Amino acid sequence: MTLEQTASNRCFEGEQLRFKHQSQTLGCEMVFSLYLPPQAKTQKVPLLYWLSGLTCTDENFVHKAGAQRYAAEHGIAILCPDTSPRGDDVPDDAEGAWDFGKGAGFYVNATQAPWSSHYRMYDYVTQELPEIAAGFDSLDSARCSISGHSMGGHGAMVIALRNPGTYTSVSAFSPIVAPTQCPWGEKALGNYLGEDHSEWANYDACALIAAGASQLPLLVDQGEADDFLEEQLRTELLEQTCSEQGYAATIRRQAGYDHSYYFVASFIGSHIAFHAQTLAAE
Ligand SMILES: N[C@@H](CCC(=O)N[C@@H](CS)C(=O)NCC(=O)O)C(=O)O
Repeated sequence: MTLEQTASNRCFEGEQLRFKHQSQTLGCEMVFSLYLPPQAKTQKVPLLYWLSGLTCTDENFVHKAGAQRYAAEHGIAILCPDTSPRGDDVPDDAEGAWDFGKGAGFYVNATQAPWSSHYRMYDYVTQELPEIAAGFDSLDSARCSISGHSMGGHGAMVIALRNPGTYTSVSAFSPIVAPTQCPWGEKALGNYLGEDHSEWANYDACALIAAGASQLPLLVDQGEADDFLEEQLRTELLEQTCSEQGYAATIRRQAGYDHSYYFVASFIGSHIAFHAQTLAAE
């Protein structure tokens, strides 16, 4: 597997890097970003995976969240993948909608044609990226946590809940907590997975917790002025499921904040501190 470094910028005494590679899992060329904190020059550092939301590439978080300051402070690397397979050979939503297809891989392994040949973001994040991360001498890649925003918050929670022992902690901003019960999720899961709803439950954080997923430290922040909260994100379903199951999550509703990266930027320091604490306690 060959990685080509396409960018390097000094940032808070560390390095903001960008790479491209041919993904075996997705069958196309992919790009990802990696922040290495200054500590990585002299020791192996733990890794936070960041999964972004609808319409994003690997760069939205890198440019807008201001996470590098906190990653440098705590000595944590951050790996940000793209949100779907890319390229002219990859099928996209027929009407060019932004909530399905390219930029909207939903972190699932599609089973339905024509999506199944490329849309395998679950395997990409849980298998191919960890193999790539293991190749960096400066990363202690087995010591890792995962976080994300919106569709990426859904992806982070599902991936952490389905892989007990792999991720030390999980956090999410404005996550789609129950894609089986909202229009974005119904459209994506219906197309990628078909009409067998039993398969859908494997990609629904609330359904996984309700089915007895094992506990790991879970932090969620949700803006109360988020236009997507009521119809798409449905935080109340996560609150209800965690309460019914005795799942010890911290779910914070933040007054006045919307769905944007201004919200992510406002609380990313707190999320990185949360992950740093659990990673250090390992
Ligand atoms: N394009 C959509 C908005 C999609 C959206 O809000 N995407 C979020 C994730 S769900 C995002 O992070 N957008 C990129 C950005 O803000 O940089 C619209 O016009 O309403």
